[in-house]
Amino acid sequence: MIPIRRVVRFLKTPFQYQACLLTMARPLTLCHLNRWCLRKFAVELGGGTYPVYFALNANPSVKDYEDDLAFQKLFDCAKGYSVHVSTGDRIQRARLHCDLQNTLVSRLPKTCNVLDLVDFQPDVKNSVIKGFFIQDSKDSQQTDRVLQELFQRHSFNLCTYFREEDDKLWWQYVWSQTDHGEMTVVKKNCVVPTETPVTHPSETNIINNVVFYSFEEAYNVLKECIKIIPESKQVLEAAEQCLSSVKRGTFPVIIVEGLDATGKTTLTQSLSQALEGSLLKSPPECLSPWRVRFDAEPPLIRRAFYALGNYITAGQIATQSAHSPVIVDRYWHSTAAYAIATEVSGKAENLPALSSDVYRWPSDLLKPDLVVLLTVSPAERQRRLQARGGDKTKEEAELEANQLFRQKVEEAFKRIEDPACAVIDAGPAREEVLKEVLLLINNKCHL
Ligand SMILES: Nc1ncnc2c1ncn2[C@@H]1O[C@H](COP(=O)(O)OP(=O)(O)O)[C@@H](O)[C@H]1O
Ligand SMILES: Nc1ccn([C@@H]2O[C@H](COP(=O)(O)OP(=O)(O)O)[C@@H](O)[C@H]2O)c(=O)n1
Repeated sequence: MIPIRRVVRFLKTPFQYQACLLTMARPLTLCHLNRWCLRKFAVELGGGTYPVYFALNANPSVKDYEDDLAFQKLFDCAKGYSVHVSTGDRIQRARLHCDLQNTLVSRLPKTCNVLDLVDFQPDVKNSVIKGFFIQDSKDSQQTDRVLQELFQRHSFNLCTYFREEDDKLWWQYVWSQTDHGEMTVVKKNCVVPTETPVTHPSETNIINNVVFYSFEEAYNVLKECIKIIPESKQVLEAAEQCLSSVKRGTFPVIIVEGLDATGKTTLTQSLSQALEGSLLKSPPECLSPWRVRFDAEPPLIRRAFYALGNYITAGQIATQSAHSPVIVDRYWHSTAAYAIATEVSGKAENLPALSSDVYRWPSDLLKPDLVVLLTVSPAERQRRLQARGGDKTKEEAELEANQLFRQKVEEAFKRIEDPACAVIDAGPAREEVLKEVLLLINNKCHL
């Protein structure tokens, strides 16, 4: 039986509680609970520079906590909460996760600090569940109210974290709802620090959740979206057409990649003139009407949209390469590098190791002959951005603000294999950059 006395003291009334049998709790939560004790938790502390890991332990000792400053920092608050979406449907889960974040940020009192959390079973594929850890520096009833409301309206898992005054151990209480809509604690475990896993948990989440390695994987995501995003149908139709495309021709296919404002548009235009080639881009023009719509969606859906864009561009490359060289502004490297960099928190060192499967090329996607990665110093990039002016997309604005993110994107570009990028310093004058890339093309491609 759960020691309800502690829970009552912790929650101080806004939650209704009831000592009830597990069988009365929501089946969804129950099924989740079966393997609950095997799960580990990673919370992004320190502005996302390092995760703090904790696990559950039925027989802890106070010694487990000693000297673990990061762990102490995480639980150094009046109350702790964790919440994540628990619905089985991946589209709904992805969208509810975004809604949850917006709600937490907008409705929780200022005493709360909302941190990214993932819980996972080490080395178990698809076991990553994303959520949030909330540190409340005060014993705020508003926090309880907001979370209780959320919990009762949606499929969320809610845990509270508590330490008694005379106790040195921290406890996690897992909440569920009875058939009568009352909230009840169904499990209680001690939380203890745990070692950093060899593989960053987000790495296991990348494959076919934010980076897609086949047409079918990306296609299926948008197919599952048709009811909630009707525009998906048109995107799917455009993608289906590219399947019947001709085999690629013999002219070289050159991709130009790089961060925003590194000079891709400038270079691709001058290259296509110099080589009398066709100029293409990914995402292709035909997807432009729906880009803003999909940019507003969570990563699962947004990345699947861009992945399908690459297959449509591949169809166009195949046709054009029968007549002339083809120059392409962004392609799969962009889709993968931005997705990987967004998914992995903190520094570039947290990126999956060079040998990781996340960097492999999709076996069914047309391969280019050369991928050129343009790099410029942060200061020069900033100067070019300012000189260019114009509207910034949300991601561009984030990119500008976030030096760490930029480093991760560029590093992810460089780690993608087969074909790997040829890195070109795009800092010199336009003509110099063009000359250098033409030289590279002459060396690497048959013209
Ligand atoms: N080699 C270069 N030297 C100086 N300015 C450049 C160079 N290449 C591009 N620019 C300028 O920098 C800005 C960004 O270039 P652009 O080609 O639009 O980048 P991207 O397509 O990568 O976003 C533009 O105003 C462009 O005229
Ligand atoms: N092939 C592509 C192209 C863009 N993208 C996404 O679109 C964003 C950049 O597109 P953009 O149109 O702003 O690029 P530029 O205008 O800077 O060339 C990236 O941040 C990626 O998230 C992608 O995923 N795959």
